[in-house]
Amino acid sequence: MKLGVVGLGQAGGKIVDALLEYDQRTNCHIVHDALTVNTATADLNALEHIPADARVLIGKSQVGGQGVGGDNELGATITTEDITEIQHVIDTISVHEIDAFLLVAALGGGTGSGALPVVGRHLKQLYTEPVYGLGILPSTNEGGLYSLNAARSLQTAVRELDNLLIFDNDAHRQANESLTGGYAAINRELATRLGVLFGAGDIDTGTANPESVVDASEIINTLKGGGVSTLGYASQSLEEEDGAEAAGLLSRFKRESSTDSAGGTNRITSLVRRATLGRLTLPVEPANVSIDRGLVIVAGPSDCLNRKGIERGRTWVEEQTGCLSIRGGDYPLPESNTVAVVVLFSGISGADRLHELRSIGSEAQTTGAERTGSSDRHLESILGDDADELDSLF
Ligand SMILES: Nc1nc2c(ncn2[C@@H]2O[C@H](COP(=O)(O)OP(=O)(O)OP(=O)(O)O)[C@@H](O)[C@H]2O)c(=O)[nH]1
Repeated sequence: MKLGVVGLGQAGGKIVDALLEYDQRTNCHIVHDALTVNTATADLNALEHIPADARVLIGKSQVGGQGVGGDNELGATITTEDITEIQHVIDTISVHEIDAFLLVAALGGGTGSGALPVVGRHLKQLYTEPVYGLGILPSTNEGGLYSLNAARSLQTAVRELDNLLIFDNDAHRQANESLTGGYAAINRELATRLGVLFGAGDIDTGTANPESVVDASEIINTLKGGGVSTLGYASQSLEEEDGAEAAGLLSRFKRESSTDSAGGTNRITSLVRRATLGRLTLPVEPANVSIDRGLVIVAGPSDCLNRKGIERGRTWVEEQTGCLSIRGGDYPLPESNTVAVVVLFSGISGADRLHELRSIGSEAQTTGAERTGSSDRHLESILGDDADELDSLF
């Protein structure tokens, strides 16, 4: 499916940059248009793939291109005041050609965290296309201010957006990994997951079996109903699978899948298990949380997309989650040398990480120790202070 992607703040811009890089490298064309918004000139200049005229500097008169230093109330105020400048660039998008907007922001900083609900609300007022968010949770060791920002932005973004996909930096950083190096790897991994999810809804159905292929409406229906969602991913390289590929032989994966053999079925179901029980972008135990809707996508060359395996995998996910609204389908990629599975769980409640975030946020709010921003009453209606609003997520 085609997306209008908006990066907000430093992390948002970098992740959109990584998504564009993925889009260009794999020719999947899910990013129809991309722009980014920031209060810091240096962050905008550091981007590589987002066109220069799609980088919007806001808050020039207030912070002079220096960023808002973690103050998300200021981030929200500036975004509200400069929304016309952002809209000028959005006006260059052919919105009728996109299926949805995707806003990307770190919830812990100042600019992205403050801007996400403001831009979300603005787009929803103007357009009928769904407006999804991708919110990055801060690491627990980044301090109370980031957690407080994230807790407040999260609850407001969930209220304003059609769905908020969560990515937890903590769960995806390898031990001892430097943050800078880690971010590049993390952003690439995230771009791959998003690429398979949204790319699945954008294939040329003329070359595929329309009954089994996932289309944009299935992705939209899975995300419909709001709340937060998480993405799982697992893949297997066909070349690694056996060295015989180089000699021009069909890999075992292909051979077994094409005959609908038990081996082919098992390989797909085991990838579905790994995607579900491995690292979800918001880590949850699928059996211990409530999930409203789900989608299982198996991507790869058509002769590897074992129908029985996909159906078994989908049924297994239903059993595992207790959710009876799990859709399943395939995403044929004739040129790919990988079989990949993406699982999307939407409308999640009861996630420990969100509970923990609310506790840290509430504690920081009570002590007020690290709060730097002013307490503007007007902004409380944008960045809700009512922690009870998060209750529906627990
Ligand atoms: N996944 C990911 N997280 C990042 C990246 N860069 C920063 N972060 C996280 O983002 C949060 C900080 O948000 P930023 O996007 O840097 O801040 P900002 O929105 O630009 O706001 P200010 O800097 O306060 O103006 C922290 O939790 C970081 O761990 C990135 O490239 N990828």
